[in-house]
Amino acid sequence: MLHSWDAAAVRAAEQPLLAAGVPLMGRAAFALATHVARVLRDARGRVGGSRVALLVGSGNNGGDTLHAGALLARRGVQVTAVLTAARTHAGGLEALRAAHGRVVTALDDAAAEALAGDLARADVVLDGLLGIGGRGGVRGPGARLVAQLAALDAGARPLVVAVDVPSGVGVDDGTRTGDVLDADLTVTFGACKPALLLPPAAAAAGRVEVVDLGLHLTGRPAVVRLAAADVAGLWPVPGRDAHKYVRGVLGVVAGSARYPGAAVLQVSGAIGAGVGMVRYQGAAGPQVLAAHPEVVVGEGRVQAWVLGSGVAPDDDEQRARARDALEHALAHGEPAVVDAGALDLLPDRVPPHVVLTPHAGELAALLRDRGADVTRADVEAAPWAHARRAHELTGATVLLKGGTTVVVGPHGASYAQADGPPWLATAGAGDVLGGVLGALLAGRASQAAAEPTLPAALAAAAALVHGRAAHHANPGGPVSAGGVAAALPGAVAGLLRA
Ligand SMILES: NC(=O)C1=CN([C@@H]2O[C@H](COP(=O)(O)OP(=O)(O)OC[C@H]3O[C@@H](n4cnc5c(N)ncnc54)[C@H](OP(=O)(O)O)[C@@H]3O)[C@@H](O)[C@H]2O)[C@@H](O)CC1
Ligand SMILES: [K+]
Repeated sequence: MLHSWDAAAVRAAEQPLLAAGVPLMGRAAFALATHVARVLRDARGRVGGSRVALLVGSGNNGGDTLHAGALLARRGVQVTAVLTAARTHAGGLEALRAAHGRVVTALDDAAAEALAGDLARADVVLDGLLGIGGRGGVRGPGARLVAQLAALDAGARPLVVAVDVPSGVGVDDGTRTGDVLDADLTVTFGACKPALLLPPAAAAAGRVEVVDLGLHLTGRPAVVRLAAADVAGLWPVPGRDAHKYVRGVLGVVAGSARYPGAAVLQVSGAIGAGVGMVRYQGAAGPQVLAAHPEVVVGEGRVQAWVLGSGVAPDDDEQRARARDALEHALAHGEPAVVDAGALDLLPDRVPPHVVLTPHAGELAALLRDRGADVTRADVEAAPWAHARRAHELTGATVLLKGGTTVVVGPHGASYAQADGPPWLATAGAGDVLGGVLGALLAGRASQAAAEPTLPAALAAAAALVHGRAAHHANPGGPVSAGGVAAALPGAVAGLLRA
């Protein structure tokens, strides 16, 4: 499990150590230089004689960068620091000069322009313009340098190591403004930051290395990412004397005569994730049974529900079934996944064991229905903020689907999962995910209804397993939603052994 902490929490945790004279910047710079040396050795086969350029901003982020540059210069690296502000961390600058690093300034656009060639020829560029003190996108000459580097072809671009965070991202909310230099590696200090987990900023971070500075962080982290090893503790694994009803029966109200595939895929997801039994309601019964003869078609007792996938707005019959099922779930405290065609059936407030699974467009529509002036693009620019808004307005746990899936529940529970390959953006994958989550909620129904933050953890686990199954389905290549469902049992088995 990877915890991230916002800038204020990190600063508060740094205070007592700084007051005690702990050399935090020295530790950060040493770790940074060590990582950069490793990058150079991996990429160029050597450290000494290679070229490193430092983009240096006005704050301590620039200070870290200069100190690391000094350590690298002492190992024979040709280091050039590009100062982008009138003010520069004095100790860092002195250390670099003492180590015979080269220092140039780019205080206006023309000077920045003149340095573009130098930067492009570096083996590694360290992005030390802004850290946790940054406000908005990079401004001034630094912005020009970032734009020049960002415009280079991937093959001609030096490797980029972001210092603490890629400069210009919204450290606490994962937004990005203006040009951000996409990093191959981010070396972050003291704790992971939300921007390194949340879309869209996290895409700029590359691989993330967290350097332990000995900070004592308390309270709830801002955003969490589950790791493979966390799944076993959340998964409903049957005991030796379990039978199908104890293991959880999932009611599925999905699909239609026109869209039978959504029902088939959702049921595949639930069965692949190990649900005890599925009861299906809807016009796609024959197709569901043809694919999964073990399904029972019709009404009956269930422990949890999945509602709305592949249900068209004009399908009155199936919408009525979904509405009845939702009312039943709410009246009896049964967890429910509410997807696509059932999202507009929600009452004003629901408990957190109701889990909404919209994509960005559906989340925007849900917020608009509740009076917010929000477009799909707004949601994509700030997914976490909008998922939180939807949770605040409805009370539901919200799983916002995307390349990185964001989950928000009560009491500040937030997760960001980026487990699947980009190939997973394929028709029907969301239906499979709904089935996986339904299986988890059915298997842990009473706990999910009693522990307000458990549904969010289960939703994050469902996203992780779904993503893993996509890797299993066809490592490195295209996948179909059905292929992902078929790979689920193997993915779950692997994770339960982890
Ligand atoms: N605390 C510690 O002990 C440790 C801290 N550590 C390191 O310190 C970093 C935080 O340092 P920091 O607080 O100095 O802030 P930082 O991000 O370097 O720069 C802020 C400066 O940039 C400016 N500025 C702001 N926005 C801007 C924009 N959009 N475009 C352009 N300029 C902008 C703003 O100036 P202003 O505009 O306000 O005049 C301000 O002066 C942290 O990320 C980590 O790397 C580690 O060494 C571990 C120990
Ligand atoms: K940075």
